[in-house]
Amino acid sequence: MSLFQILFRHLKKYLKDVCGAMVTMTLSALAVLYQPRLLEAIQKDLLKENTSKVVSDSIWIIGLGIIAIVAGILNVYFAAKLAQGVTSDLREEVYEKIQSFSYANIDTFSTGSLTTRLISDMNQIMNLVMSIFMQLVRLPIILVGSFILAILTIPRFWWITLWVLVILTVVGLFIMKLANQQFEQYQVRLDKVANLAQENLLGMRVVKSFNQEGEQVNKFSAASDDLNRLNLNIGYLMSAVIPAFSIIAYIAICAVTTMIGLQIKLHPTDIAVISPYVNYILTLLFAVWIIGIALMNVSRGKVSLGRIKEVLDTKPSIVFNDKAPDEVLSGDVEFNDVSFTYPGSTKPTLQHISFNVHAGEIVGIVGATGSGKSTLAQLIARLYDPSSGTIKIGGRNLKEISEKSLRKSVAFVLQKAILFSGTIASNLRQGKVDASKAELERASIISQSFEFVRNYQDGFNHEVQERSANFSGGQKQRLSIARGIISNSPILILDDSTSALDAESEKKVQDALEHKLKETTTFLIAEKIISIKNANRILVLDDGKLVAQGTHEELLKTSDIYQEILKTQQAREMRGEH
Ligand SMILES: Nc1ncnc2c1ncn2[C@@H]1O[C@H](COP(=O)(O)OP(=O)(O)OP(=O)(O)O)[C@@H](O)[C@H]1O
Repeated sequence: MSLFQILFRHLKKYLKDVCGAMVTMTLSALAVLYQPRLLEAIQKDLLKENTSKVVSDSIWIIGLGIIAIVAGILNVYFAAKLAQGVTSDLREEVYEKIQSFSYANIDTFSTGSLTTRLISDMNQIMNLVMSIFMQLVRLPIILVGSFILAILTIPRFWWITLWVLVILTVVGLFIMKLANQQFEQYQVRLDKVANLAQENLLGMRVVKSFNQEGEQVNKFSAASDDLNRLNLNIGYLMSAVIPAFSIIAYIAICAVTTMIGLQIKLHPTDIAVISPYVNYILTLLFAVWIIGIALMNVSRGKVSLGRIKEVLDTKPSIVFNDKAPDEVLSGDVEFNDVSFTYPGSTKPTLQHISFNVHAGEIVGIVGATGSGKSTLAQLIARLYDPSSGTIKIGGRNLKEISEKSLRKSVAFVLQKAILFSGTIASNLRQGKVDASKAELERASIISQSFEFVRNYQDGFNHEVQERSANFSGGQKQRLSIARGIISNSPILILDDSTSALDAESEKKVQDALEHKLKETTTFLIAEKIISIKNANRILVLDDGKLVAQGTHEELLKTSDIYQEILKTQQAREMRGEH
């Protein structure tokens, strides 16, 4: 798919508006070009004292003026409608594509870059579409028309008109080259300011608690000043264009009028062509200038289209078997010699992991920070595919099952609790769309969130604000667990999801999971051994390797690493550290 195909595929829907834009562009261009001809005719008639012709031509001039204005307004209407429509359709297409991305795809682009592509690049594309439908037909007509008509107005000075066009084009191209370099820089500096603002606002609490406001303001000011300086330079450059162009045009106009003046006795009617000639030269100047701007928009838009194409051309690195039935699988989980390396990384994060878990087991996963616990959990939910080895759930290879089947069978509660703006109920129902009130209550009782939900006057209809700012860390974790539980999946993964809970609440959640979700295979990832002590089986990870597995008691006897982790944690506990 070529760059512009990406855009024009979306135009099919708006054929009427495309026609409207084309017709109004042509009309307004012709009206602009014909007015000086009428002016010339009026002046010639005045010289011949043909008053009735003067009146009818004047009415024509006013008529043409009205046509130009109406066509111009309608053209902006059609172009804006097309620009908004096409960009919004393209944005939705890109957004849908991103939804199909695996974690690995998102890692490759980075979320920041995907956000910029959806917002800033789309704005550039909108400008491009607007430019196309305001100028594509209009400018060539005006440029060629004003050039030919300027020559026809006073044919013996054709060479001056040609020189004007050549010099304007050369100066225009030179300025465009300078401006393009500045615009590229502008995008880079704008990204920097946006990233700093985003980082700072998201981490506002940290900034405030470490008294870093001054430091952050300085960093932001430096980046903003940088952007401002460049903006000023672009402004200076742009403000020099019109005077530079005008000088060229006025030199030509002076040359022509002087030469006409010198030969006025020979050609007395030439007095009538001065004003239309000036008009055509100024129109030519205007056309070259707008073509320059339009070309800049095209080159900026092309960069953005390229960035969008990159997203659209990316194949999701995880492809599901859509032909497989959408069934809920059993809770057995099997890892067979699984190794995994993150995209772009050289060191494997998991190496030769094999284990076999039966439905209904509670499995604890422990290990030092960075040992690969979350990565292992993410492989079960097929957020990444293993680099080698196979993973089966319910006896079926993950690569052979459909996405719906996988999502119905595995519920994943992430390490970082994320709620979406809406209500508590709408968040919990992301786990099960048609969950009844009783199901909401059951899930929130198990996750120990019912206590505080019950205290809200509007209960489950209580509002979740943007970035869930009206909930504490512990509340968010409890609601995230409830969302995982409500789906009733045979496999539930809690990735360090109780870290913000006090010891008593954590114990209550675990007891509830053990007694109320007996059929569910539950993976509990925890930093502290005490949190998973009662698991039916504990997997011990060390630097990406599964170094031991068994119950707490078994591991105390058989695994040195497990004993070491426990001792370190107990010592820390004694020192009162967390
Ligand atoms: N998206 C990623 N891209 C590249 N490397 C990653 C990515 N996510 C994690 N890693 C690396 O993989 C290793 C294992 O990370 P993982 O999050 O699985 O560890 P963990 O045992 O869960 O740690 P913690 O207890 O601190 O959460 C770490 O060295 C980490 O830097």
